Amino acid sequence: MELVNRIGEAAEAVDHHPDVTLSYGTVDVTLSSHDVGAVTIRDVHLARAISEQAEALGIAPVR
Ligand SMILES: C[C@H](O)[C@H](O)[C@H]1CNC2=NC(N)=NC(=O)C2=N1
Repeated sequence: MELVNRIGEAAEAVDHHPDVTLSYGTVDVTLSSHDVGAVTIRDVHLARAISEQAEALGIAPVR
């Protein structure tokens, strides 16, 4: 749950929002830039920030 909180903070900080699915034991994050209907550098930057937060929390990536 802490990771979800940090994802929200990161998204608000850059005004760019992922789709987040919170399940038991996993958090699934999907990123795309809705305004252009594609993946942009904004998505890449936010994805990197989210991965850094997950790593800081000792949460391993699933894929
Ligand atoms: C007005 C505000 O900046 C826009 O609506 C932002 C908000 N967050 C966003 N998040 C995502 N994923 N795509 C967008 O195009 C987008 N646009």
